[in-house]
Amino acid sequence: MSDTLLVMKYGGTNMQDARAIRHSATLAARSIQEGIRVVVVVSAMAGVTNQLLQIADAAQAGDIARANDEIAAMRTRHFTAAQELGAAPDSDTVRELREMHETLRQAVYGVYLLRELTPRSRDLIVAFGERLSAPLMKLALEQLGQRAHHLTGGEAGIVTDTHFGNARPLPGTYGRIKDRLSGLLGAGVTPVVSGFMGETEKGAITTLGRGGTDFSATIIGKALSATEVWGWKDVDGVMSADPRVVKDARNIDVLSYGEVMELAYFGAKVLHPLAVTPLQDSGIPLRLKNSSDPDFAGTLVQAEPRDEAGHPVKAVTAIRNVSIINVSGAGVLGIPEVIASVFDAIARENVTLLMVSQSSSMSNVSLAVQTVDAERTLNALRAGVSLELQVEQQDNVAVLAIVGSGMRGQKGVSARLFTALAAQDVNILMISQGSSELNISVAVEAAHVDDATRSVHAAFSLGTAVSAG
Ligand SMILES: Nc1ncnc2c1ncn2[C@@H]1O[C@H](COP(=O)(O)OP(=O)(O)O)[C@@H](O)[C@H]1O
Ligand SMILES: N[C@@H](CC(=O)OP(=O)(O)O)C(=O)O
Repeated sequence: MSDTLLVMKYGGTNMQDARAIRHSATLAARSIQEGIRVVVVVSAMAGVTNQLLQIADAAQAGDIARANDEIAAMRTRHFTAAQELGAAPDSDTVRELREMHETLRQAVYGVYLLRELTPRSRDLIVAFGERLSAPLMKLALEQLGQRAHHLTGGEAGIVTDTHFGNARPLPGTYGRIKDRLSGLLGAGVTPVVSGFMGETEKGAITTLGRGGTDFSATIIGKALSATEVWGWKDVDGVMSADPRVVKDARNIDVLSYGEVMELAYFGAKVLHPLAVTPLQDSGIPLRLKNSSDPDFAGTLVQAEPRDEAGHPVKAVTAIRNVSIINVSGAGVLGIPEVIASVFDAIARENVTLLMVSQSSSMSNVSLAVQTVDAERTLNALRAGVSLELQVEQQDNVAVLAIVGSGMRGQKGVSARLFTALAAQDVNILMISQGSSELNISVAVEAAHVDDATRSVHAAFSLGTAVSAG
């Protein structure tokens, strides 16, 4: 057996049905057969997390019939996958799936009886997606002749704080994961861990935020001092733009942890924004690879940026469904206590501010937030700020960002960005540049964001068409 240890993460697309799961298992088995130790981390089957959220909402609203119909449909999907993967009706896999669905049904019924959906019960319900897909992956690995054992995030040692819906690992988690998984690995058994979830010190199930299976994989990677963490995707890796929007988007060979964090934060759906944080101290590389083209190197994410001459910008991304909250009050906003109370009120609501800008006359502050957070932000400002301020909301906004370490100290980058936007007749609502100079972001009307993305992508020569020449 070699010293190499890989953590392999499979997202919803790579777990969506029996065929995808079998293929994912084949990719892991290939490495195991080479003597590499592998920890597999799985997401829910594509669409299941959203379905579970809808089930929870329906139960809270009193529509138990709809919740039960959805649970039945989900159950059929898991049983069909198990059957297609070769599980007999009396097998352990089928029994486990049946028990889990029964517990899920009871939890949902509890929400219905109480008509109350706390963040804690929502996490319990939503984590079933990952709990249900782990036995399927274990089965697929066994069918390929591998020994495997599935564990929930908590069983694998992931302990978190109590921020249900957006939990963070506690420092003790790393030692605990090592204790829980080393024995299995030493015995030649591949652990299959349910991603996205952990548990509090008291054993309540938590989730790590949407897209959190990437985060689970890197937490485990750090704990085990993995050689690399691999995120299997349905794209070649991190691309210069969302390939669904920009047809000639190109794969990026190397990115730094900082660059990939900015990209994820500014909407590149390819990775959880905090996923690389556990890797930063140790410098463990993260590789994003295409499951349809496993021999392609994909994108390597590492500590050091690799600047490409003549390419200060590496990618353009967008966050959709954004609202701008304009806070105004001539003369009032210049008072430091008033500004402090604005940010205090927002912090108490735990709202993520995507962009902030203050006019130099200090009579206006603009805040960009996700539209789902807008009402909470408005209410918090109205309740939490004592002085007379006007607060208004502008919807249908998107934030577009360009990212790349090469723009540090480089002149003319914003000029090129603004020229590309002007060429598309796009009006800029807000502008911000991070002090790290890894990104420049602008808020624009949502209707223009796709055209703006394509125009900016072309202006920085990011596409295949240009780079090939
Ligand atoms: N800059 C980008 N690079 C790569 N993929 C991107 C980018 N922006 C958005 N995406 C989208 O992210 C998707 C992959 O992420 P995700 O849906 O989380 O996969 P999974 O859930 O299967 O892991 C791709 O299908 C792609 O459409
Ligand atoms: N299933 C969770 C966690 C996750 O990471 O999923 P995916 O790997 O499919 O993005 C979600 O949808 O948020």
